[in-house]
Amino acid sequence: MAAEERLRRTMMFVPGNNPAMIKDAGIFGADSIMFDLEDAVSLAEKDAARYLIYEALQTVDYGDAELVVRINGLDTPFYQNDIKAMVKAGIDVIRLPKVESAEMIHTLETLVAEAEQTFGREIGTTHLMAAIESARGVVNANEIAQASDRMIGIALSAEDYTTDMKTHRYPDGQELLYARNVILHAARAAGIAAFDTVFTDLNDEAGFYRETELIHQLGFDGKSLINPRQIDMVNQVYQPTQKEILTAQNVIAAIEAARQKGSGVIAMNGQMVDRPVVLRAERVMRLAKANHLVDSEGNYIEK
Ligand SMILES: CC(=O)SCCNC(=O)CCNC(=O)[C@H](O)C(C)(C)COP(=O)(O)OP(=O)(O)OC[C@H]1O[C@@H](n2cnc3c(N)ncnc32)[C@H](O)[C@@H]1OP(=O)(O)O
Ligand SMILES: O=C([O-])CC(=O)C(=O)O
Ligand SMILES: [Mg+2]
Repeated sequence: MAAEERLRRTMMFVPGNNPAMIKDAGIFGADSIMFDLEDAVSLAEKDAARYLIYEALQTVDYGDAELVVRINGLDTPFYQNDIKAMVKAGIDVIRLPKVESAEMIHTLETLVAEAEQTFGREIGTTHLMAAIESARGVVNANEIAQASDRMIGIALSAEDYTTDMKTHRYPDGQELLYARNVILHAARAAGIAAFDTVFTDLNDEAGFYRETELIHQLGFDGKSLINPRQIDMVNQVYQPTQKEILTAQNVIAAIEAARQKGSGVIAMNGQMVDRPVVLRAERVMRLAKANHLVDSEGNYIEK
């Protein structure tokens, strides 16, 4: 599987029918900007929204952000035009909503490959991800995650999922625990990213932090967001502490010294340091750099 190494803590939805939000979406520092052609856009505005995003992708500088578009589902009359326009515009990732099987990803993949051919884009460069929004999707998460080498991640979409499960969202998130764990395991087994769902009550900051701490603890790469205010809150939860950074630096230095002596495992302050510890230390340093907590030489920056 094509596992992308980039950090994906924050994937912010931007309604495809809102020119002001589309124009400014790059200034908030989201790791991924996700233009929405699906449920944020009414049926009457589908064509206009597609055109608007296409134009924005030609003209607006979104810096280093990964650019994602959530297209309309395979049960709509819109997805074929969405795919053509977005591949032509050079989008990084297409997110298919309401995915329930590997077959749906195969259908998407075929159309994306055709569009790449038609518009002269290098074959295989448009990446894919799936939103899992139903019991069937959760049951088939494993085959969905492994359906294509183009897959970079799978996401839980809890608004539709809880509706399908005949429940709704509760503050403690018990109703999502099974789906979150299944999606995480499917993603990790496939070597791709796992994204948690949106949190829709913008006035409940404490609830947002509680949910983000939970999904960080479980091991999610990040979260789908609906508002720029949520970006810093996620980054805060994902940012390593000074102690974690210093330990990570010591681990990396110690293992480097050991390797030069031909050894792969060492003890540091009485604790065994082996490959998993080193991999975790490397991730801590990537997060530290992304949060500007270390300088270019890797030294901790006091804030
Ligand atoms: C279940 C699902 O499918 S969820 C996915 C579909 N839903 C969406 O895409 C909704 C995305 N979010 C939004 O539209 C908005 O955040 C709302 C409607 C929820 C709240 O909007 P507001 O009350 O205007 O939010 P707020 O006051 O925090 O906005 C502050 C600024 O951020 C901008 N902003 C808010 N949300 C976004 C966004 N998602 N993307 C880009 N810019 C945004 C606003 O335009 C505003 O800019 P301004 O100061 O230049 O006027
Ligand atoms: O992907 C998301 O988190 C938003 C969504 O569509 C849902 O919750 O149904
Ligand atoms: Mg949904």
